[in-house]
Amino acid sequence: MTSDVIDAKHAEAPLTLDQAPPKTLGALDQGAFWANLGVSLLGFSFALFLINPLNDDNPLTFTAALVASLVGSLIGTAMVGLAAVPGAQTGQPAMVLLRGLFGARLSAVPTVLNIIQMIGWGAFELWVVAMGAQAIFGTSVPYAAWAIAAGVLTTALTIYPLGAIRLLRRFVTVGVVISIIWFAVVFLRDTPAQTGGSWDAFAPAVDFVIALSVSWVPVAADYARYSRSSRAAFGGVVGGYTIAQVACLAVGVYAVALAGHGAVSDQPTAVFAPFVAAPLGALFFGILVLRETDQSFANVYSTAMSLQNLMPRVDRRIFSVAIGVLTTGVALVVDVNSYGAFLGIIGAVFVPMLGVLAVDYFLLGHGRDWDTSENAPSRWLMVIPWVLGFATWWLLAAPSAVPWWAAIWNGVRQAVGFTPQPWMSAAVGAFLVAGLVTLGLGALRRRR
Ligand SMILES: O=c1cc[nH]c(=O)[nH]1
Repeated sequence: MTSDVIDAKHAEAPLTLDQAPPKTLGALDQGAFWANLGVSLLGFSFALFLINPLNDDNPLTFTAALVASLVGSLIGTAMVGLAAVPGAQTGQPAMVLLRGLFGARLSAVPTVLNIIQMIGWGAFELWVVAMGAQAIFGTSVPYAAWAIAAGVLTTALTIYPLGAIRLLRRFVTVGVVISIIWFAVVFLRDTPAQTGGSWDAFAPAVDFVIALSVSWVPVAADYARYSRSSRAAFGGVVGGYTIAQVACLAVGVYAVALAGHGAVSDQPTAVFAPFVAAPLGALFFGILVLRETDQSFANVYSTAMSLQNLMPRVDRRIFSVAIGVLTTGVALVVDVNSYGAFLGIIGAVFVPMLGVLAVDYFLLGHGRDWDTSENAPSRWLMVIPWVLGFATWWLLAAPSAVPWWAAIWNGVRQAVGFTPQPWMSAAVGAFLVAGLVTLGLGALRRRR
């Protein structure tokens, strides 16, 4: 690898995996970047999942929802931070790191899953930008025009990823902070006192927030690899993302109450009405809508990086443009009602994978000699804890919205005589099972 980057202020990401990444991002850059990712228009819409994760007539109290958002964000971002550290230490993107964990060939499996989830997220993001713009400006400009405009901006940002991150820190973060504080003050004043609610669905609510956060696990190293230190990478994720996500979900909880649970349940974008109706609402909501393209930027850029794990010498800009076009195309036909099921699948795949990675890299010390080359040998043993963690997730999780999948796991629960208790968290359980089995396999290997 050669490093041909000299000027840290203007350094850009290398075009292929053959060049070393410039180590230019400090704690502030990372914190500002992750704080921007923590605030999302989708977070406002789907604060409904936080308030009522089981979709029954027993939602959480406001307090329970806020505590669940804090607990879930701290657990989730600690996981994302753990995934970021190997990126900062090795300079490798997220999916290339998985060559070290699973071997080069097997790493293609999580890579393909990640590409699918990133395109899905990117499409959801372009959808929500277009819907947000229509909430402000009305429907005289059609949805498709906004989605295409957002797709073009997204793609342009991915051509200059480090420039985009510097832009966020210098100019965008302040506007986002002011907007969120503004809406928090207005909504706290306007929201009627809550009647009813309980803490019964606290654990599933925490799971939802963890799943929201850990959706970034498979991309964290793509940005941490440009970090000046592991501490900056970990601190930026945990500090920036936690504060921002809790603030975003809290504002979302109040916005859902103002818009009406029923209305948001029928049409998720109904939650935008209180934002636009607030004093100066169009201005501050406009800032949030425009800034939402940082999320689609991260999705498209990380898809390009994932593709480079499979085709390391193709210029990342070619992938960016192709994925930008594809994501925009998907956004034109996206079905946002599939979001809940989508989040469940992401959590079930990537939380246990992180459990395996964290134990193998940090505790068993294999990270020191991980082979991340294109010829890294397969490590089939690592698939066992991953699959067991995946199964644990579905044994513990609230039933999936997809009926045939829910029926399979109900059947498994009955067959093994297991009934999940309300306090059990699928995310924590899956992470622990995957991590402990990896530890056990490591101990067995050492004895031999
Ligand atoms: O756009 C998003 C939002 C959450 N998580 C992602 O990976 N992408």
